[in-house]
Amino acid sequence: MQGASIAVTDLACRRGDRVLFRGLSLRLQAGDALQVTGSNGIGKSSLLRIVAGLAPAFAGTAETSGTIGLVDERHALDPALPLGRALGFWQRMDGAADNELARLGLSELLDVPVRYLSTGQKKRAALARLIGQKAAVWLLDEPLNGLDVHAVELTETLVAEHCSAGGITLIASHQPFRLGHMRTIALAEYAA
Ligand SMILES: Nc1ncnc2c1ncn2[C@@H]1O[C@H](COP(=O)(O)OP(=O)(O)OP(=O)(O)O)[C@@H](O)[C@H]1O
Repeated sequence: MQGASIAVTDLACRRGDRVLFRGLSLRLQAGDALQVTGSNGIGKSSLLRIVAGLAPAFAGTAETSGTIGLVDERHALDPALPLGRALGFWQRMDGAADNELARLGLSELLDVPVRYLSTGQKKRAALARLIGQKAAVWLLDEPLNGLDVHAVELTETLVAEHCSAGGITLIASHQPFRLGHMRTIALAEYAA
């Protein structure tokens, strides 16, 4: 994961006919974590999608080095499949990496169809898929939504471990996320 980076330079974002923010620059190197905060609709998810290459910049640039793993409300697990088979699909795509099923409390749920999982269970399943992906750059959109206290602490620990291993984490959330060395940016300061 060494060599991973995110470089956002003088970025502006437009959605529909509204410019949401402009003049945003940030740099993340291996081991860094940054939380983007701001109220509903300010553009946090849009920023992650631009960094992921899924939405265009209105102005400026967003460049990344290293493979990207994005976790948002679209968890990309087939709702009709039992969890084990839904995760197995991605394991075949990503390589047979360990995705921490026991640690994430998913070992007992592998026979349950994804559509029956609770909100927090689906979020933990999305984290399992992310871990299996071995991506250097983690883009996490509201990663703590729907998680209980134990799962919140586990997610914070997983991010700390990812950064310690040389990964990068960019979090979009209005909720507190406890991580010792994390920087924060208030997107409201760049509102257009
Ligand atoms: N494809 C789109 N076309 C037009 N407008 C869009 C599109 N996607 C998002 N928007 C609008 O852009 C604004 C920013 O949305 P975004 O999801 O980035 O905000 P957010 O800060 O992540 O909000 P939240 O905290 O509620 O998740 C919202 O007003 C939203 O309606």
